[in-house]
Amino acid sequence: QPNEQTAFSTKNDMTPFCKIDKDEKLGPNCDASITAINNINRKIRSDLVGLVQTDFFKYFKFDPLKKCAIWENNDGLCFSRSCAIDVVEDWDSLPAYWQPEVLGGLSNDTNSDTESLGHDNDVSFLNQLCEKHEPLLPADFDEEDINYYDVTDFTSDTAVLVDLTANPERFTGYGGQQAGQIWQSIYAENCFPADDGQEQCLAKDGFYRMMSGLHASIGTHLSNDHLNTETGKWGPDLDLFMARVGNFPDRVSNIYFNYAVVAKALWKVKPYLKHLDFCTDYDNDVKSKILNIVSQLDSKIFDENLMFENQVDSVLKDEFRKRFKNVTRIMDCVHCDRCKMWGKVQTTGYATSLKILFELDESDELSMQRVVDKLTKFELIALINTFGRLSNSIEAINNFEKLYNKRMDNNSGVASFLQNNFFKLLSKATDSIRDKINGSINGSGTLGKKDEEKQKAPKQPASPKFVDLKMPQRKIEEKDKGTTGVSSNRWKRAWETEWHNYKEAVRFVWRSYVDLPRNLWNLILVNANRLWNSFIGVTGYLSEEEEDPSVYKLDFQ
Ligand SMILES: Cc1cc2nc3c(=O)[nH]c(=O)nc-3n(C[C@H](O)[C@H](O)[C@H](O)COP(=O)(O)OP(=O)(O)OC[C@H]3O[C@@H](n4cnc5c(N)ncnc54)[C@H](O)[C@@H]3O)c2cc1C
Repeated sequence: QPNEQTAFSTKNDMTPFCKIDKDEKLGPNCDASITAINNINRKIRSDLVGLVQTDFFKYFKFDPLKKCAIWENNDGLCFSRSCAIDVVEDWDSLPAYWQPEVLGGLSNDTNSDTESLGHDNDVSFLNQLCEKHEPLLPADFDEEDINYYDVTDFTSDTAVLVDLTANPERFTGYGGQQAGQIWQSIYAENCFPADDGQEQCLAKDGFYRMMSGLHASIGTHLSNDHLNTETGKWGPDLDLFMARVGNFPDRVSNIYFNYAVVAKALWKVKPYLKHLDFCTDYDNDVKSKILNIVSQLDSKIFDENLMFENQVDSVLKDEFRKRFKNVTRIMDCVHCDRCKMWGKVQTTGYATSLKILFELDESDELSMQRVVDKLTKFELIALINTFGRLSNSIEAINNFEKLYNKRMDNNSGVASFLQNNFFKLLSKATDSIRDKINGSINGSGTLGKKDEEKQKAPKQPASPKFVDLKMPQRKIEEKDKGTTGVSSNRWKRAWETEWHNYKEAVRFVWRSYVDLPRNLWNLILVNANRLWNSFIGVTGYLSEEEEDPSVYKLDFQ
């Protein structure tokens, strides 16, 4: 994997966010900076949010039962409710173009006749989007496969229709070894044959950045919509975000890179989208939103031509396509249905972008027919939703940056030092003392109540989480918690400990004075006894301890 930090200047070491030069280009083939993309995102955000909530774009077809082609024995399940998806069951409430007979694949009607659609105008693919009784099956791929995803995803008998807005991408609790294995396999796809030039390098780097950007975008969403198990509320978790994404400038940058890739793909289909005809009640609304969005995009945002410059030698491009398709297949192995669904949406969205970027040559009519005319409804939905996800990530990153800076301001100076070091040391010391005490109690076979409870509780496996983390400073308990809640308990406990220590010390001094006459009397008696015994010639009468007054223990109790 490319060196994670090289692309970034370290303007200011104070915050990881500042380690990214926001005005620097995102890469050699990306003539856009973070600032520029933030500006674009601000302008298109409300239209994009509105668009992904329309009836046209909010439904997606997906097969949760598709077999994992990568591993045998991949029958794991995520039992958390958050991993589940709600599928569409009330078909009557859907618009006409979503009815089973129109969707074709859902009713297993696979006899497509894509030729019947005709290619007599530039936008024949749009007819597929909504027209009743027209086959809506994937592109005709029998001549040459130019797809970067597995087209059989949408033709399966077991595919279901899901409302993406009813199944938001957020924290599900899915993780551990299985999720780690999935990510590992995804990154392993980036092992192209030995490097042989700049072109290979850019392709490989681009592949890695797309995977890492996807990973970071998912990490941003799960941190932004995270369940606080103490309050039961969903909301942003800054610590988690910093741990997964914020502390790694390259990961943040890769999200922006992906934004540039998808934005360029949308820009490229702009001439065809102008003629959009959704033939439904939503037509004008959907159309104006899409047009507003694409009108804010610029061709310079990403230069796909630098990735595969030599069009004659398509070996590298084929390799890239094959590997990307494998990534979309790896999604079938994800155990959490909701994660799998959003993984499919996003990998299909990127795959669609790549097809538009690398297979569409605007000057070639044939390529236009092969790519644009054959785009399916699901590809377009995936493309727009993936762009929506990236837009969401960027908005979340900007919010997290504000939260982070606010915390840094609050945490400045001595207060921060004490908060982050002193209390940490104190709690470490307390923990080690408690462990020792527990250890000695356990050693004697007597368990305290808490230990018994611990023994009854199922053992949590040691979490591999956060091994590679540079954790930010710990949260200060908010001042406004006042005398209630966790912080007041902590003060109460500290006061009780101090008071106890003080009482013990006073007791010790007091007993020393009280016991002094008795101990002196004992000492005189013992020595007088010893002298008397030696005077009368009795030896060995006293114990060793008593014979040597220096080892005589004073009894203060
Ligand atoms: C396809 C898919 C979709 C998922 N969707 C969700 C979801 O919707 N909600 C949810 O709660 N969980 C989801 N997960 C799980 C989530 O991505 C994490 O795997 C999980 O939260 C455990 O995180 P972790 O900290 O153990 O490390 P992981 O995120 O599993 O990462 C493993 C290792 O990869 C490296 N790494 C991490 N991020 C990056 C990056 N951006 N670039 C390069 N390297 C990186 C690190 O070295 C890390 O230790 C999904 C997982 C997958 C595979």
